[in-house]
Amino acid sequence: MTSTIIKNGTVVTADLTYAADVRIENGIITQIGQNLAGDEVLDATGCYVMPGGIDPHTHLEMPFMGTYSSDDFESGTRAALSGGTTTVIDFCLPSPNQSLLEALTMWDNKTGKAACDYSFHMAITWWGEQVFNEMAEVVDRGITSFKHFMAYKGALMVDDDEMFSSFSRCADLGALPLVHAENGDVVAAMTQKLLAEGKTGPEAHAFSRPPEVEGEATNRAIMIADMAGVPLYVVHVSCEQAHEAIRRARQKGMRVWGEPLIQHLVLDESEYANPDWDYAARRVMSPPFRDKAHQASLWAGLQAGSLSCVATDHCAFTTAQKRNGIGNFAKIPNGTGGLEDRLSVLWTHGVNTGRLTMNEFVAATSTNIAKILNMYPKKGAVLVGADADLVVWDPARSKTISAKTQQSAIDYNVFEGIAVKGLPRFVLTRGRLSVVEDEMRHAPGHGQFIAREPKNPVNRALSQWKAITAPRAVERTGIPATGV
Ligand SMILES: NC(=O)NCCC(=O)O
Ligand SMILES: [Zn+2]
Ligand SMILES: [Zn+2]
Repeated sequence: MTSTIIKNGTVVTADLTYAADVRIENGIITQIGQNLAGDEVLDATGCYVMPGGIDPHTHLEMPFMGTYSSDDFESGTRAALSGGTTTVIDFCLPSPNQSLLEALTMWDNKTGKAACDYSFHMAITWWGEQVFNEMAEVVDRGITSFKHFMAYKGALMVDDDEMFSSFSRCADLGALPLVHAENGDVVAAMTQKLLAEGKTGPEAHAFSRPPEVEGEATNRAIMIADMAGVPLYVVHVSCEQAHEAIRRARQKGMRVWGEPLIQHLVLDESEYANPDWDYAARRVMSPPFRDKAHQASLWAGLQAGSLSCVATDHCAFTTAQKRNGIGNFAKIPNGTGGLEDRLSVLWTHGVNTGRLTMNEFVAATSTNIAKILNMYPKKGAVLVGADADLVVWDPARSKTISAKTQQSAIDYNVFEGIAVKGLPRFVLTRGRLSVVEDEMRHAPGHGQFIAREPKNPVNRALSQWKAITAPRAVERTGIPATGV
């Protein structure tokens, strides 16, 4: 068996920083120590050896708003690897009344050219006995997280009744519900009002979904999850109102995790004021970019631990696709890219500024989500026995982000012109060297589906606590006879 040694680097994990060499055999880390020797040597002098990034929120080749997102599992996972992300978690979206299992087959069929490992969240887009039953089979197949859209009325949105039913089913199965938290009824009404007033440009997309619609929905989802007795993961937290709801819940001991996006951390609402329609439309996503005060709240949440994971919600549409919404902002496909730039932008704006430690960076980009989704320590760890999904991170390498040099299939980059310092020297996916600085050596088809077990420790603890504290009927004697 051939071995690869990553030599002379500093291992950085979510809780430790230390000098060590790392031996890889058969895709697995088999030894961590001093002065290791092997067949192939990767020199990590001056670099940090970290768990590869895990992006818990991507939409590759997703049918949405009358089109498909333009990065598929080939270009999307190539983009991921180029930036140091070695696992993506995508969303399987059944159509209304479609079987979850049938949708899963469709999504499985998209992944043949994945170059890094992947898993899925299953979306609950409608409710009925069939969905209730199939959720158990979905969990058996290793998909243990279920996404609920509280927005996109008339398309993906579910109501409170459906959400409570699904959350309760998640509790029974030991699965994790996720929410896109925006009040879809209010967004729909505000959208109609804005259009009627003639406000049709991309900036009106942001007016139609103010922070309050996100704060309200986040709070509602948290309360519904608590009543269902299940933990909750809130995707793309963009504002103080939503963060405040999560922070308050966590202070009360509720099991809630919040996920800010790298886009919301560094880009703000002024982007929508750009006089160039294309420029503004390319930045249309939900929730929209917010003002600087909201950004500060998100950074504080990462520092304080009230927000847990930085994702991208990578859902990339070309300029031509965005132009579907000329004259009506509600038809601009919602979504932005970010998969290949997440780590370098977070490192530059987080670690290089002192907002985050290197260990917090690893936690927010890899380890925390591996634990939440029950993939740890197979993923998210530099430990003997873990998958050799590793990024050898060179803090001295720099570049200016440009669509001209990106892997993503679209024709622009929302981070265009941003200078980053801190980039991969090497990226390995299950031991396979896939990136050497700017050179891609990835192998389409190398990626494997990661099946996850239900009932992670937090689910189990919460179920136990809810069982102990559940309301109980009062045992009574001497009950008067009825009708007397
Ligand atoms: N976020 C966004 O605008 N598009 C992708 C779908 C979603 O996550 O809401
Ligand atoms: Zn969403
Ligand atoms: Zn999304």
